[in-house]
Amino acid sequence: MSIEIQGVGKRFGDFVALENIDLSIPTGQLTALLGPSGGGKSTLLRIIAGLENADEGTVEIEGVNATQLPPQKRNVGFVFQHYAAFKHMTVAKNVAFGLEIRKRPKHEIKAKVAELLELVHLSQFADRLPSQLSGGQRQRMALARALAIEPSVLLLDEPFGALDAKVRKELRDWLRRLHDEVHVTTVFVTHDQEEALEVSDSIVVINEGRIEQIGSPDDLYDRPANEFVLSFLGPVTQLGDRSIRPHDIAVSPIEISSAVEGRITRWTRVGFEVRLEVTPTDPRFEDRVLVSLTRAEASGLGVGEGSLVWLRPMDGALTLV
Ligand SMILES: Nc1ncnc2c1ncn2[C@@H]1O[C@H](COP(=O)(O)OP(=O)(O)OP(=O)(O)O)[C@@H](O)[C@H]1O
Repeated sequence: MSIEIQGVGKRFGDFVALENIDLSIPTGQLTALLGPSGGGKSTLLRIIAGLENADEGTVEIEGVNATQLPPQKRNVGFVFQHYAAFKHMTVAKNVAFGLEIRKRPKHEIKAKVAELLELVHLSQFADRLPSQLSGGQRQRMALARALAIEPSVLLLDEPFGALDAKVRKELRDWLRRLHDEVHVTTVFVTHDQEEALEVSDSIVVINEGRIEQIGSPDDLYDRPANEFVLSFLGPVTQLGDRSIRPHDIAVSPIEISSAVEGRITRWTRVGFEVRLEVTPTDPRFEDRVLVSLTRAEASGLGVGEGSLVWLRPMDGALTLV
């Protein structure tokens, strides 16, 4: 294991930000800390980095007890949402910075910077100033700078959070490819479940200072430990007395037994998807049921707004009571 966290707790005044956190982060993997705002993800990352001290518990990095070590002795690289670059230094100088303060030989620094700029696809921007880069390019420079010192662990706190959706998506794919190339143990904070599901090997769901579940993206999506994880990882609706994902509901235009009967009260087309809102006939079921279908499925039903339909979980669908 690359990072071993045991019994970590952190308070800010009376507020409990983290409570009794035990977590093992495997070497060479890309691990996401996922959860809602204020849940404690950044605090945990900062404790791993040494930027914040835990009130109790221990942090071990690559077999070394790092609990009392200052950040610069932990051999970690980090990147934040708003990266503080040295504005007066070129991109190449920014990337070289960590190596220069470690007094590495000039030729070694030059070669390493060239290699890193190549890796993050910024070679042609080596002589620009950070202000002459786009937001996405600046975050790539930040990653190159963090990787320069050859950290044993790379910590990223919402590294793409401030960028627009399209650039975020590109950088997300790029981060995955980069990780496949360099295999440095990486922990990144995100509140975006799609980002976590798409990029990571393993996801740690954190809420209100506690770990709700740890697992692979498939584990969490298909076998959520509880209602919180189920709803945080994707849309959820109530079908009768069960929670279910909207795309796991089968719709029938003819009556079937043991199905929930309802009327389509809303029909919305969103790109390739059709979203139905079905109001159950039985007044005991107060919530409208959300159903997600493909366009072909929806048009094949031969129904529309106002039609009566019958809903049931698809075979093998995940439901929680
Ligand atoms: N220095 C501090 N002083 C007081 N409270 C703090 C401090 N740092 C964090 N907190 C509180 O601790 C809780 C956890 O914060 P943290 O930043 O770890 O959450 P998060 O899950 O990363 O959320 P976000 O995604 O919004 O950054 C929050 O309620 C926050 O207000």
